[in-house]
Amino acid sequence: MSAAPLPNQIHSNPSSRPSTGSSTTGRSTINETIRVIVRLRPTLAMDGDNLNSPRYKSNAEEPTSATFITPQSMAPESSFESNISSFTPAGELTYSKHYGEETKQFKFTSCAGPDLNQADVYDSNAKDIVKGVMDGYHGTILAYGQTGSGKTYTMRGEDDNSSTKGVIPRALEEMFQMAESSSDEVTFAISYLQIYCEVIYDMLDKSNSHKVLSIREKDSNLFVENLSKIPVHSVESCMKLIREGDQNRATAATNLNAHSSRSHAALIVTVTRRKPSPKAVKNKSKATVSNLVMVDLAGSERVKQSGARFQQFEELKAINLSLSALGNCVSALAAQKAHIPYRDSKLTRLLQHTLGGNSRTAMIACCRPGNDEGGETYSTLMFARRASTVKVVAKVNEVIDYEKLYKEMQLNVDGADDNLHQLEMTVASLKLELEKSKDATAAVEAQRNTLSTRLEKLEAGFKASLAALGGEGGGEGGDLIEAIEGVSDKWQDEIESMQALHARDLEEARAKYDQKLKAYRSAANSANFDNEEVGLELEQAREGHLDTLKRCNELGEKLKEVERENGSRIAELLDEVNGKNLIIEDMEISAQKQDKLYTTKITELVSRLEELETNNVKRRDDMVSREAVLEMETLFSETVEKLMDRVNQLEGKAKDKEDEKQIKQVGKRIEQSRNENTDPQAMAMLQQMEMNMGFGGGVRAAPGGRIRKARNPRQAF
Ligand SMILES: Nc1ncnc2c1ncn2[C@@H]1O[C@H](COP(=O)(O)OP(=O)(O)OP(=O)(O)O)[C@@H](O)[C@H]1O
Repeated sequence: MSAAPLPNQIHSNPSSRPSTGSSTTGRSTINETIRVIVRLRPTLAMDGDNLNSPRYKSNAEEPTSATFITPQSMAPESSFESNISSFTPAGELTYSKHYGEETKQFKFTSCAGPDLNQADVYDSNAKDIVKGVMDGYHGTILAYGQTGSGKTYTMRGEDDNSSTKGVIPRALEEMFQMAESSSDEVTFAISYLQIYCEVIYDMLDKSNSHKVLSIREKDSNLFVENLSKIPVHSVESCMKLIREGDQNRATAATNLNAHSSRSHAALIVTVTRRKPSPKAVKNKSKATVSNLVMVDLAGSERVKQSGARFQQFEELKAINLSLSALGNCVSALAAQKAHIPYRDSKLTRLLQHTLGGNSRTAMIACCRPGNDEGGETYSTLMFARRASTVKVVAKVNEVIDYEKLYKEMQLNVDGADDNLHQLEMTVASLKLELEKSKDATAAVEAQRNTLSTRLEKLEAGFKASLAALGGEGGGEGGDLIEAIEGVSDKWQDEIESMQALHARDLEEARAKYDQKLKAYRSAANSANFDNEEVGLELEQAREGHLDTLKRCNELGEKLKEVERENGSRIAELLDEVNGKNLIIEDMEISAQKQDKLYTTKITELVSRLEELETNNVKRRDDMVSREAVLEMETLFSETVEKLMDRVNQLEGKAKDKEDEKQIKQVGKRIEQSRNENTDPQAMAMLQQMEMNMGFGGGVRAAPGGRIRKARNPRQAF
């Protein structure tokens, strides 16, 4: 059955090959880790500016064993800064940052570059999982990666094209082929769902009612309540249903992908496999029931890059939230933590048994080439690396085939009934024959009695005739009588021998019939016994079902009770919420009042500010610019210096009146020049100079920077 290896077949990492447990009982357990295949798609026109990004090509010397980026693309002058720089089909991968200055090594189950086609990707990992499902193991195949990295292409591809069709059509083909060549009775059914904005929808719901589905748990098994499960008999009918379901899938055009999936889609194929065992009642009929879950996840993307707005923004938020919940679960599983937060999102809850549970899992981590995608590629690789360490323990899912068991028991009961009926008919016909033979014996006896009577009468007649002829036993008459008596004795002997013969025949017939009756009775008894046994088994099965039903009813009652409690708690909470709403309303009213108050205050403050600004502008207009002040300072100091010299000269000659007059004039000029100056700094300097010169404080700065004259400037002199 295994397909011939392709020329550039990727070989799986042997270290993660399953180690099978004991199979002496016919059951096997597989311990392995999640298999991870990294797929790097080719550079496409949709990558726009990134067309100049690194091109990947096979190593010319060893085209089937290694794939490398062209060495030139690692050169700093190329546009490549950070992304996958090299990888091999055996799973060794190097991620380089900053034009190859920093590198990080990864090891996965396998890697697929742009050279590898859809068949290679399927054969490398998915095929094994699919075969396992046919042997009774649950299996999961997930496509993970940023938007536009090729997840939908990998899972679905182009259905009608034999070389570009994806994992899903290939898996279905493989399963139907295996079923056809098996001697077992294999049946298939499919379900198809999507998780859009944290809500689960049935994609095969013919009524198109878009009803919201919930995940439920029963006997530690998770299932999606009311999800359609449609029996399928061929790949074509399956693909037709999937295509119809796809019409219901949420997609949209984003900056990064013209047909971007806005939801996570999961196809669940249920395989039931029964061994042909016609008389299996005593051995209990068994069947394997396994699921293959194939998931096309929605792509992660940055809000800014995607250009998402409004509804798309909400979708993106839900996608990123569930993917980060998936990342958290994988991290917790990889770290073997006690608590795994499966309940954080619908996606993780749905995949609870897949991740680290009873399911063999393969993850295809899809990456986009291109310089701008380095960051996203890196987080995909880190996620994939964590996933590759998660352990799973898968076992064959064998169940008691109640349906078959019931049918077989019914057949047995029907057979026993038929046998009993047959025996009853035989007994009735035997009874009839016995009655008939009894009648025949009675008829023979009646005949014999009639004959005896007639003989007795004849004998008596003869005896009377003889007596009339000549007395007892004398002469010829005596001879005649003797002769007649001889005849009579002969008759009597014959009659007796006939009677003995008849009695023997009768005895023999009775013995024969008794024997037959005994045989039929014992057959009837054993049939009855068988019947009772089958009835007992049926009764036990019925009691088992009744028990389950009873438990279901009890659980149902409990559920109702919980619902009632929840209902009253919800009512209480609603009351509380209503009360709080009233408080909030009050608070809102007072907040509105406060708002008004603040608005008035703010308006006042704004007008005050404007006023101040106007004043400020006026003041600024009134003020002399710094340059002018400096110029004036220089002028002042020069003038003052000159005046100081002059005053000094005059002080020496101040004894005569003329000199005194001159001093006064100089004082007046100083006073005058002081009055003309409006700059506080300049005035302060002048004041200081006057002090130094011993003139005292004739001037002072007025509030607001204006210079005011001293009340009596003369006092300065
Ligand atoms: N290996 C490949 N070879 C050729 N074309 C590819 C390959 N992988 C992806 N593509 C093309 O790239 C485009 C984006 O791929 P696809 O829609 O599968 O991405 P996606 O990861 O599912 O995106 P999203 O998360 O947005 O739904 C499609 O046009 C697809 O045909």
